[in-house]
Amino acid sequence: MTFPIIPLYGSDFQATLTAKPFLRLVGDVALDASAFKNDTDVLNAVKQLLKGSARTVSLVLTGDKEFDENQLINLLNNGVSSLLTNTAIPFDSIPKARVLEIPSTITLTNKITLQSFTKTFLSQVKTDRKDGLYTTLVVDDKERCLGLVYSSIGSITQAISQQVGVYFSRSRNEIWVKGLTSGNTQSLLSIDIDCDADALKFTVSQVGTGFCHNGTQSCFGDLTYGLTGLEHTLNDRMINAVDGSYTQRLFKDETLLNAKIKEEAEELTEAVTKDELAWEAADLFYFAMVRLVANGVSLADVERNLGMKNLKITRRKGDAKEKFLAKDTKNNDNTQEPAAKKAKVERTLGSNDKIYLDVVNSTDLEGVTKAVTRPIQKTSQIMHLVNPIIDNVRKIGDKALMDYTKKFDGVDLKAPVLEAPFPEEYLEGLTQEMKEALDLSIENVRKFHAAQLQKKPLVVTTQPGVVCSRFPRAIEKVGIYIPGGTAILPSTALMLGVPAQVAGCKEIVFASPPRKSDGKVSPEVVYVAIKCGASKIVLAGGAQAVAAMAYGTESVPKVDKILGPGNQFVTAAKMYVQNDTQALCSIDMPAGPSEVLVIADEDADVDFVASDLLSQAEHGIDSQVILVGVNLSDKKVQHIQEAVHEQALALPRVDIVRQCIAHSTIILCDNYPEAFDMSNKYAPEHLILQINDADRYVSLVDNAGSIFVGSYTPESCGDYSSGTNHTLPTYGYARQYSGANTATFQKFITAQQVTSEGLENIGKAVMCIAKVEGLDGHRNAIKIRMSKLGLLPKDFV
Ligand SMILES: NC(=O)c1ccc[n+]([C@@H]2O[C@H](COP(=O)([O-])OP(=O)(O)OC[C@H]3O[C@@H](n4cnc5c(N)ncnc54)[C@H](O)[C@@H]3O)[C@@H](O)[C@H]2O)c1
Ligand SMILES: N[C@H](CO)Cc1c[nH]c[nH+]1
Ligand SMILES: [Zn+2]
Repeated sequence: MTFPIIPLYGSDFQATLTAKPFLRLVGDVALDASAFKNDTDVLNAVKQLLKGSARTVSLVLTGDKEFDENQLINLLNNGVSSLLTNTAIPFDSIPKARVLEIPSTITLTNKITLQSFTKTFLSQVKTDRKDGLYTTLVVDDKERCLGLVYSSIGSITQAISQQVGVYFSRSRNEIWVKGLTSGNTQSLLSIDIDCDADALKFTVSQVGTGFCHNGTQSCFGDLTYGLTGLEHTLNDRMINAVDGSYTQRLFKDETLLNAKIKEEAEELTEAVTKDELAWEAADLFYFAMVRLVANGVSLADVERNLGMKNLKITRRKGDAKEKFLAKDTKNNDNTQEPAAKKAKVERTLGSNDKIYLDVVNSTDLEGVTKAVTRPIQKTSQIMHLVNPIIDNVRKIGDKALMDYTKKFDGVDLKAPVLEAPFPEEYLEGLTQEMKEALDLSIENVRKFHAAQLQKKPLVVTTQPGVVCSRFPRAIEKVGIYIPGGTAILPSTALMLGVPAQVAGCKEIVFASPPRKSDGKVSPEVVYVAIKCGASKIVLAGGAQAVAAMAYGTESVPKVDKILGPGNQFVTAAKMYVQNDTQALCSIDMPAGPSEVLVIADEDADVDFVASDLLSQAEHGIDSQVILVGVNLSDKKVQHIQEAVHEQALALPRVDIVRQCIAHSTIILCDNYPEAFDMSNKYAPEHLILQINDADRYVSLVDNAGSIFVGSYTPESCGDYSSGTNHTLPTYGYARQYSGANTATFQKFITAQQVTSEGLENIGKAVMCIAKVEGLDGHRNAIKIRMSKLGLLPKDFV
């Protein structure tokens, strides 16, 4: 309920408040317009009062001071909540709701003593409690509940007079000045009375550890964090920043901070699902809060501003500035994620900003956690885009496949599948040099994967007369997805096609998006298809290609397993079909953006290190590269950063690199075991060792997709030609998955043969366990045989 006295101030309001500080406890205040020279002075007073404890400021227009229409609108737009007057205001532009008559029940005054103020306050409250106390809710300045207490007339009187938290302790039966013994005192900011005047609300600023006698911030435990908590942490970091921490870097580097705000704002505009929106908004709030805290602006200042804007009468039209509109119209179809990526790329193109990695110390746990957090994967969140694609391909088959190819790849196909033998014209443009390069790579991959073939069945006699064996069989039909969106990757075709052939798969189907220019797939992919004995090339990409291979269409055979990396649409579709029992189709692994972790020491060649980081950074904006340095000097780190910058600028995909490096880090460790520990926790797709005696350290690796040992083993070798496979677990899945290998294209069948001797050896054990499981049929299958063989006593039951 409204307090019956509203303090009325003139231009000397500061002096009044100094003389009568208890007036601050009333949230609603009024300004006497006639006591001000002009509207500017009124506005200044409004601003100061709102910055203090006032929640609303009204302007009293009963005197002779007159303002014109524009001045009044300006005042109402900038903090004046209402005009109090007993005569009509002759301007239609001013909403009636903002012009109020002064109610007869309210006294507007500052000529009031502490005693009469307290008396008036107490005359408003009542209690139905037998002990005559008033239930009192205590909240902090963010309106968060600290606890429930009781007030007496005496405690209220003392609280008003001293503007501190004073209550009545029922256990001690005395007035209780909060914090007198604990030091956790409170300044009282305002007092409110509830709607039926039998409960109070004390809004306080809590000093010390908190309100509760148990040491928590509130009597309901510690307060949950959110923006307020973030503000608190950042304020603390401002004073006690951990050296080398990311937040400290942001405080110091305004250019970086501003760039991050813009980047996060753009990502928020690109977010689609609820989870994405929440994620991106949180990032934006974080960087915005750092900027606020760095400039001494509080959340309360922002909220006040929001309140003021909420009261605006005239508003800006709300149009966006031209420069932002231009980018948005390019990307007005929310299914066109690549367009959004393109917009980002355009933004950074030609930028001269230094390309450098964050540097954190291994002891900075917060910094390390941030460094090893992979960019968020949106796979599960784009199911709502992928589901209809899968449904349509299942229902309509080839026609849907061709429609989507037209829509997403801009190619109008006559037929969606190219059948072997593939026409010569499809090899047009393939150079001899390229053929030889592919041949060499194919042969090395073939050698390494053929060596993995289990030639003879595994046979083990577990008991006399009990022989167990295991042997592989190729998965009959496999579908291999070869990405073709931002880059065409014939190397992926050979990394999967060759082991499929080695394993003996009967049908190998390739799928890859056709080129916009001529509707064909690249001659290199066709060449690999021929070398691997692929029967078909599906001219489609994305979720539609995966669906076609999983369920089959008129011209695409249904396969048993789908393999190969791809973008989020491909990955989401693969995850979907592997969970659909009607598809009866497995997948290799959830492949994500490429990543590398390089461990380097002081003797490492800075150019080699930089080149290895960049070779993965150029894969995609969500790729991640990490350098773990062992005892690196500052100078070395600086040289590596310089090499990264220089080499990156010379790369055609520098714009992608720039964005990848923005979430990539150098982690500084003191010794090798610590570096390997860090790497095992990250479980990188690729691990490069540029350290002395690198091969001695391989035994320390527990989790990694593939290891590149020594300074002359760049990851590119494994990507193309050494013989190992480049389809590897990303995103930390190296903890439980292996990279693609020959066994990926096989399943293993076990067999056993038991003789009468064998039955004698294991039969009783089988019967015993079957009995405890209550499965008498199982038991019987043994009993019948053993009885016929005379291996059981006649009375055996
Ligand atoms: N981990 C590995 O081993 C490895 C290896 C190579 C590549 N990759 C990754 O594979 C990915 C390749 O992605 P890419 O985009 O270049 O090629 P891609 O072939 O995976 O995807 C292109 C297809 O996506 C579909 N698509 C595009 N926009 C769409 C939309 N808005 N809605 C529905 N479908 C849409 C289209 O059908 C298009 O044909 C990259 O992320 C790369 O890092 C990983
Ligand atoms: N490094 C990628 C896997 O993360 C594979 C690749 C293909 N072409 C070049 N590299
Ligand atoms: Zn690569």
